[in-house]
Amino acid sequence: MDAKLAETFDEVVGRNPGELEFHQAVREVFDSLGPVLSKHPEYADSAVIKRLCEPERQIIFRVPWVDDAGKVQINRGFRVEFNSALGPFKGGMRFHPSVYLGIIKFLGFEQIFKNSLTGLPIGGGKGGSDFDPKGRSDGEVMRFCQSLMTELYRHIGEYTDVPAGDIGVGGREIGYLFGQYKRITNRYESGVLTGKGLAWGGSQVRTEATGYGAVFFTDEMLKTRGQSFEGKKVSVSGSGNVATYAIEKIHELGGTVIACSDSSGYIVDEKGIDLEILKQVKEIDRGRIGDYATKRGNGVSVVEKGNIWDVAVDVALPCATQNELHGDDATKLIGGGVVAVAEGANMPCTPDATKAFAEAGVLFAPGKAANAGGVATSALEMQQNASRDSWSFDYTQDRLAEIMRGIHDSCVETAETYGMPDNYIAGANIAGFIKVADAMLALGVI
Ligand SMILES: NC(=O)C1=CN([C@@H]2O[C@H](COP(=O)(O)OP(=O)(O)OC[C@H]3O[C@@H](n4cnc5c(N)ncnc54)[C@H](O)[C@@H]3O)[C@@H](O)[C@H]2O)C=CC1
Ligand SMILES: O=C(O)CCC(=O)C(=O)O
Repeated sequence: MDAKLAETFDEVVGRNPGELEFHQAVREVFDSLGPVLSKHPEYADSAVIKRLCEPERQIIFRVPWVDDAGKVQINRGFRVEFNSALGPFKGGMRFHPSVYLGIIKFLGFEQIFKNSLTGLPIGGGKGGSDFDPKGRSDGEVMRFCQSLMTELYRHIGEYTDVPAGDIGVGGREIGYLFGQYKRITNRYESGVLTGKGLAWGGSQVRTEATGYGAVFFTDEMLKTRGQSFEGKKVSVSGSGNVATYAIEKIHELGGTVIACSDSSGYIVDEKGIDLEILKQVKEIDRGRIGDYATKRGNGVSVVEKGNIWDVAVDVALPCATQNELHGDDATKLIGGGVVAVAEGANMPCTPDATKAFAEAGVLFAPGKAANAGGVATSALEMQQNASRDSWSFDYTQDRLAEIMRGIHDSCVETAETYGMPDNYIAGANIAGFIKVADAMLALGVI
């Protein structure tokens, strides 16, 4: 890392002690910025980089609620409004027991560059809570969401900060959050949240967008080597929103997803994952991945507590959570002949893993580029809300595909301009950074 960046990195670590995931995300961006600073010293001189690492606003609040047994529960809510140089803060809410400030800051930091790459007018933010929705009734989830929004509503708005879903937050939770926002403010402000249901201001394709987008991006990478998904064996970790729709699109493009997972283990179905069964098990029954085998019948192996990266595939899409694919997993995948890896999740590959893929010449798409389709379609949802319009599925999907092609090409061109051809990490970090940094310079020291 360049000396000035290394000094700034040390300051970031000192100012944000114990926030390991945030440090990791900052380091990964800084590792790409050396050549940019050599060409454009103005970014360092005006402290743009230091300012980028300090959120504009961080909100931490108590979320009290009553469970079905009548017991008072207390969770902690977060919203980190990281950077609004390009537009209102935009990014999801995560409900998971592992959530603390360091996770929300890593996600918010990533979101700045991802949102910039989409070319749409959205800044970066993220939020969430250490609430664990697993095993909670609909009534409990509703009361929790209502309590969270009773504080959050004063910080968000169509022109201020627009939350959406992430791990543990899907259509059900966005519904409860939107309902409470509407009730408190007495305003039907559709543009305050995205990921809404189609009947009440949502956009076609938003549910599918992150998974579909990651597959469109991977397809573009494969094309650079004269390849496609046709006939390829694929593994997709997770079995939530991103994983489900990645699997759907891969099957449409002629690939076969033979393995997927959840935090209890993974399954292998050589015939290809049956999406109807997967959706029934995960979206409707909210069950465990092993239940898939019971419903599918013979020919499916279930590996409880196993590691999905033990399965040899041509293409791997980590779509579950951060730091789920380590250096030794990368080595196994490379040994098994993997040609492309795309991060559907945010920062799922550790630095050791990304290094191993780069050294082996594996096509590698970082999350801030590959999974940008979700937030891009959220921005399309905001466009539709602002114009009180609603677009067709095909039109919206075409817009998503065009945006993902644009992000792909911008990563490739930027990496080439800075002398690092084929390096999608550098391309994404530099292209995302330059747009935000230029806007920050134009807006003055704020
Ligand atoms: N939902 C969205 O639009 C976007 C999500 N992402 C990222 O994609 C990832 C997945 O998010 P969603 O699908 O929305 O969440 P989700 O809550 O719908 O699904 C998460 C899935 O990951 C599994 N999982 C969690 N920890 C795991 C572990 N240690 N090992 C294996 N599986 C594990 C869960 O069981 C679940 O199947 C996250 O990193 C999220 O930040 C990124 C961009 C947009
Ligand atoms: O759609 C959005 O605003 C947020 C999506 C998200 O949380 C992400 O890109 O990680």
